[in-house]
Amino acid sequence: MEELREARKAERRNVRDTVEDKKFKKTNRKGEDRNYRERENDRRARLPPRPSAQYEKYTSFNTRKKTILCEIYNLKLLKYPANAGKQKLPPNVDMSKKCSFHDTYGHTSKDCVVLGDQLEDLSDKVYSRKVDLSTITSETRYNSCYNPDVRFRHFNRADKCNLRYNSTSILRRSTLDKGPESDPGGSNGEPVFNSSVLRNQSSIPKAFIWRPCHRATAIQELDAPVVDLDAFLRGDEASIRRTIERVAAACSTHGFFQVANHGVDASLLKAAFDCATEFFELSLCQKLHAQTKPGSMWGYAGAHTGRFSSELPWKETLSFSYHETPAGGEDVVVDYFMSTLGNEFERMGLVFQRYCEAMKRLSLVMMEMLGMSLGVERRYYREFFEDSRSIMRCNYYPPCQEPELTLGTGPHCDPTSITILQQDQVEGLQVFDGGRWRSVRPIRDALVINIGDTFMALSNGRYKSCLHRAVVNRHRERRSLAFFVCPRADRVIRPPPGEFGGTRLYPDFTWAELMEFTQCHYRADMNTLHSFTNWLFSSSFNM
Ligand SMILES: C=C1C[C@]23C[C@@]1(O)CC[C@H]2[C@]1(C)CCC[C@@](C)(C(=O)O)[C@H]1[C@@H]3C(=O)O
Ligand SMILES: O=C(O)CCC(=O)C(=O)O
Ligand SMILES: [Fe+2]
Repeated sequence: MEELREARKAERRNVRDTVEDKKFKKTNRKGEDRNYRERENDRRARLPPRPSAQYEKYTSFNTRKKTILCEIYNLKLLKYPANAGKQKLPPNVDMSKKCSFHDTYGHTSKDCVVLGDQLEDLSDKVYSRKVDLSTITSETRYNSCYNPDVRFRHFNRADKCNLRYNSTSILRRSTLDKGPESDPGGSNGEPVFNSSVLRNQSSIPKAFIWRPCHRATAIQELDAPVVDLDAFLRGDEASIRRTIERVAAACSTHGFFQVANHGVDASLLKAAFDCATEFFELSLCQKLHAQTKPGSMWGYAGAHTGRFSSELPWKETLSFSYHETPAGGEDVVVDYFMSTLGNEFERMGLVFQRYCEAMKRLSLVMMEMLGMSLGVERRYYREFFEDSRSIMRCNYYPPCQEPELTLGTGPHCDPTSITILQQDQVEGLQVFDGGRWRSVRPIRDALVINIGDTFMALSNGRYKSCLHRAVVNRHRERRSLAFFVCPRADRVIRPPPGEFGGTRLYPDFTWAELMEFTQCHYRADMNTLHSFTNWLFSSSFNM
């Protein structure tokens, strides 16, 4: 027993010594640390003040800054420091860190704040085409799942496109193959869609001819519900349920229905159509003032000649963004028209501003209806889209001398959430249902509602993104106004919580990512969401 007591005492002594020892080391190390910190602060104080970064968020290029520097060195696009390579190195500078921009040691090119700011500025200038880079010859072939038609090049932004490029190149707006047939009514080399020239030619340019598989004719009308919204909103329980069931059946099959008595003022609908007509009747030169810039989707486009080189759509479009601003804030649509086209377009801007506000209100009612039909809280989708930022697009389809060879808008599913479409009384919209194309007979003052890819993902595939297209005709022009409802760009697209439609069909994504995909990498068609999902997975593997 005595030995046991002694052994325990010795053990307690050991533990105490160890603790004392640790305490001593700590105090001492603290002292050492204090000296080190003082020495380090002195060293830093002697260094020149670090420049402060200009931006909160920086584009993360998927190529090293040092590589970009080499690529653009002789283009005089950056303002190099006058004393590059001549600075006197401070004592004990970290020679393992080399900056190619300052040609000095102590920090890396990657960490260089001055270089980072200049590349950020340059990247924005290239995107907004303020910097013409036609001198750049270096070729880039995207090695991603690119749609062969999309061959435009731009400053690669990993966080934007997250693509694996085989080289860095600052590139400029795509150009169509310069063949005569791909210069549809063009002028000074920049191909433009000059329909007043084109439609007087005996045949349409090859670039507008679509593959025969896309040109099938529609022989029957689509059978889709027309919901009397006023009755729905005032209806009794039974009639509401009947309407909900009709909407659910339509959205679960072809993703398309129409609404009548929707509450949008008929005079506003007409005013918007008249403004669209007024815009498209402007001279080509005036319309080109609003021409869509590379990397943007806002503005005027003729047959998308700046984006695609084959199967061009026989249409002109005007697209702009709409979102609410706080009371008393700017009217974004009015601002867009006045800044893009001039003060004399203020009235046109006001009409479209009011139109978009009305469409926004209607879209939220639609979201309530869709929520109810899917068996979720009436406000669930409404709240998701309360702060939506939507896309307004005016479509103008000129008459065409060979309408059976081309399309006004090719077969596609809208990548957006839902679309509220106002069409005129000229037939052209067709929906793919039951294995064939079916025409949609226009209903005066009714509005088309179709499900888009984003809402299909939000419903985990229970509601189908509507596959549709627009055909043209020989004699009559056709117009449509499409209001594409999009969630706030950074909201995560995923189905409601819980077992919603079984196993997940699509990964989480944001509208910003899908929109970037349709504007940077892929021509939206009937497989956009599937291709986007593959792209997301392949990009994550490449990270
Ligand atoms: C996100 C979008 C891309 C398109 C406009 C839209 O807002 C929704 C529909 C898309 C589109 C109409 C589908 C067919 C091909 C397309 C290129 C077109 O013909 O305009 C698509 C639009 C686009 O500008 O990419
Ligand atoms: O013009 C139409 O009827 C359809 C247009 C369309 O589908 C679109 O712009 O996405
Ligand atoms: Fe569409």
